Amino acid sequence: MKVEKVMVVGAGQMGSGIAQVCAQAGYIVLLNDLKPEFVERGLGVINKNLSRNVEKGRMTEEQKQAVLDRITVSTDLQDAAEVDLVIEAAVENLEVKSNIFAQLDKMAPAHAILASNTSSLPITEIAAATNRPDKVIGMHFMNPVPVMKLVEIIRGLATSDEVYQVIEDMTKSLSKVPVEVNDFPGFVSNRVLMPMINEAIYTLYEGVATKEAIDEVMKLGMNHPMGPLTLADFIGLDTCLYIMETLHEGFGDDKYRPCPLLRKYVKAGWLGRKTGRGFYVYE
Ligand SMILES: CC(=O)CC(=O)SCCNC(=O)CCNC(=O)[C@H](O)C(C)(C)COP(=O)(O)OP(=O)(O)OC[C@H]1O[C@@H](n2cnc3c(N)ncnc32)[C@H](O)[C@@H]1OP(=O)(O)O
Ligand SMILES: NC(=O)C1=CN([C@@H]2O[C@H](COP(=O)(O)OP(=O)(O)OC[C@H]3O[C@@H](n4cnc5c(N)ncnc54)[C@H](O)[C@@H]3O)[C@@H](O)[C@H]2O)C=CC1
Repeated sequence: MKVEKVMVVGAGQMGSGIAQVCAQAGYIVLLNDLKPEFVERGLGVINKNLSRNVEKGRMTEEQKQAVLDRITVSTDLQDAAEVDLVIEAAVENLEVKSNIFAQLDKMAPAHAILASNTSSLPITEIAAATNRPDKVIGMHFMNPVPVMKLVEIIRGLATSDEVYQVIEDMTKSLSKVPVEVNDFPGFVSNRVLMPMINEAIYTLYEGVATKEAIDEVMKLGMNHPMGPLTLADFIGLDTCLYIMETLHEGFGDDKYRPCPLLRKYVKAGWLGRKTGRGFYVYE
């Protein structure tokens, strides 16, 4: 099967990045969100990223326009009727994702593959919302998508070898590096990363050090490009909390309990960079 048309559901940080790299690789892209203004916001980010590429001499103005011309706006999942692949990047919530997949299963052609960019949720359970579990797969991009090389590819219990191969090839066509992972909470990336971030939040909560000091220790001491609290703000504190809850519930082990400070920030609407305030304040 050849993938030509891709629908990206959710035009937030991840969805806009995924749409951008797909369009840059020559795919026809439908970028979907609940409201036109959400898709427009995503398109604005793509436009800005592409303009930076033009300024840096990595692409011409014509090439930028050609990439933008390959992206169409959508606010209706029925638009999945003509696509070969859907990559879902809506919020990290099993009910929301299962609902989207159940709808996509009805709208998308029988041959279409339904992929989720979930950070931690069970692909097997998302697949169970459809009548095509063999064609459901995890395609976990990293943030910021245009920069990060990795895509974790997660096989659900029923994912077919053929579908895995199509997605692996497609990932390579985006100049990304696929890594195969089995379906367990948080996969590999967030099983390892998120407890570190949560522990950094605990060190702040317990007054071990200031937020700046915690970040500085990990940046200068471990050569991490961003300190864990800056990274949490970058990922989105809501997403961090959802991932910790998935690990906590999925393994039933209290070592994954989310820090109360993380919960408090999310309840306050301090979700990090995307809302202008998290552990730090953004312009
Ligand atoms: C939660 C999950 O499920 C999984 C995840 O994604 S976890 C998060 C994984 N991501 C990380 O860990 C990111 C860690 N941080 C980094 O790697 C770096 O800080 C960074 C790449 C984000 C920025 O790098 P930096 O050197 O600090 O800053 P900067 O020089 O401004 O940017 C480097 C390049 O990235 C680009 N860039 C930075 N942010 C970008 C964004 N949001 N979108 C597109 N491009 C971006 C810049 O344009 C720049 O490109 P050029 O040099 O080619 O022009
Ligand atoms: N933020 C990160 O660093 C990473 C996030 N992810 C995953 O990607 C997904 C999206 O995360 P972000 O882009 O950060 O979130 P975000 O909050 O920036 O964007 C989510 C978007 O989904 C839209 N949405 C919600 N329900 C929808 C629906 N029913 N139909 C269509 N659109 C809908 C929202 O309007 C919003 O624009 C989550 O599953 C997250 O776990 C994966 C890798 C990294």
